[in-house]
Amino acid sequence: MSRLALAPLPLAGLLRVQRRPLVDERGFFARLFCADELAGAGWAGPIAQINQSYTALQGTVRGMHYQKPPHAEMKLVTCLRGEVWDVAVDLRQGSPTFLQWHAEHLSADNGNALLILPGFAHGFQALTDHAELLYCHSAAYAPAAEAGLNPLDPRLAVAWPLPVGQMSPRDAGQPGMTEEFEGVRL
Ligand SMILES: Cc1cn([C@H]2C[C@H](O)[C@@H](COP(=O)(O)OP(=O)(O)O[C@H]3O[C@H](C)C(=O)[C@H](O)[C@H]3O)O2)c(=O)[nH]c1=O
Repeated sequence: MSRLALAPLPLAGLLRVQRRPLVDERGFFARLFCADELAGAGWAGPIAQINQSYTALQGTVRGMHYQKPPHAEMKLVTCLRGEVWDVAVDLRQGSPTFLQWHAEHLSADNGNALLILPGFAHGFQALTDHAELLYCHSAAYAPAAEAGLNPLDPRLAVAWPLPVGQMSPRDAGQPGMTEEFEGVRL
């Protein structure tokens, strides 16, 4: 029996993954990842790394991060505590939705996760204090291949729902995209 319901989103390459927990009088048991169930959505191969991020303050923005090919990766982003506004930006060269973004409201309560295929930058804003995310990555962390866009870049025009609070110096210091930015060739 499927424990994950998959729903396509307006940007091809993004899917909403809704957990179907098994609830009983003790609480619940939920599946967070299933290679078989996600294979049909494009997840190929094993999980290479699983990461956790904890964000203390509402309004904090992390991102927009991606790894350049050949280290481009798939991510399954799950919120285990609090709520976040999770954003993916299409960076795929030649994509009809190049530089368009989509946001999903992820929370511990709504059970939704965002599946992001390679070629997207990812970021989020904490909608509550104490927001925790769990990331499943299809590729190992490759610092030399890491890249980022400024989450406030006017060319992205991401409509963050709350006033932007804390950002890392790296994220805040990302230069704006030039007209020459071509995205990633997968
Ligand atoms: C991604 C990653 C980072 N790190 C190190 C690098 C830094 O010293 C430290 C924090 O990394 P960073 O500032 O990139 O953390 P976030 O700002 O939360 O970025 C993350 O959140 C955004 C929204 C993402 O989508 C990325 O998955 C991830 O970059 O952990 C590792 O050791 N392994 C890793 O896989």
